Amino acid sequence: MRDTLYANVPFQLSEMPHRYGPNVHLVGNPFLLSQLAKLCSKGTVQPEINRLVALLYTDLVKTVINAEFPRKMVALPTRMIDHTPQGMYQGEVIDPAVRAVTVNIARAGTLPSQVTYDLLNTTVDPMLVRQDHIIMSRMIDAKEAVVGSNIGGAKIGGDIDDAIVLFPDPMGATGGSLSTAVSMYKEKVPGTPRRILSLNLIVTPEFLRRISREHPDVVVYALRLDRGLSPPEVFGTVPGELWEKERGLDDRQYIVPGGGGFGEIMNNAYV
Ligand SMILES: O=c1cc[nH]c(=O)[nH]1
Repeated sequence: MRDTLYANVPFQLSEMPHRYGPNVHLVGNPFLLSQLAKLCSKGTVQPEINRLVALLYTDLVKTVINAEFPRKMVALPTRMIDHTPQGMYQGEVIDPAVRAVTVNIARAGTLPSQVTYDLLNTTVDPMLVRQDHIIMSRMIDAKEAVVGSNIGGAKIGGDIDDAIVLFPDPMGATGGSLSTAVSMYKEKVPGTPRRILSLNLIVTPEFLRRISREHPDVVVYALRLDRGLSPPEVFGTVPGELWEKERGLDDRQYIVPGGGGFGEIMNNAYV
């Protein structure tokens, strides 16, 4: 007789309420918010910075796997099978037969994508997991304001047909890099992905506006929404209620309160 207890495992994502639409998930997790606050503090330096980035992404990727990845029923003998025919786990596991591609948007996305790649390899069939690389830079004007994103080079290891494609990039600021990267995949890389996911530590309302307009199919998971430069009437409102007024970017397109330039602090290279 089979126990159906684990035939349909509920997974409840802890989410902050918002009005940005169903493809945006602001994860509500006090432990991760504490670690993120530490990561963004002025006094935090290497090696603590990369340790915290790796810790945060390990948890965020687990959350996304739980929420997004397909499952399958298995009947697996445990060590007790030598003693009793009831020594079987029968229930759901993450389906190992899913294709997954993580995209390193260098520089800030490099460590997050490596963490994602390593974790995916322990969860699904490693033969179906791939990491791609894109060198992306912001184009700035004389006043250091960002005017666009430029792809300086890419290593794309194949098609993305039926793959879950993940973009783990810590700071979702303007949305320029992600939008450019997603457009490149849609236009130049063969195949139709199963899902396109953006995994961010912090996003701004400006990022969410751009991504939901230009790529409404992209699903965003973020640990924090920063809108620190909004007018006073915004504070205390549900995120997205006054979306047009919300502002999280300064004149140089850095996130406020934010945590500074992650490409810079993660590499100790201030260029
Ligand atoms: O504040 C910001 C904005 C973009 N990228 C970062 O790393 N930080």
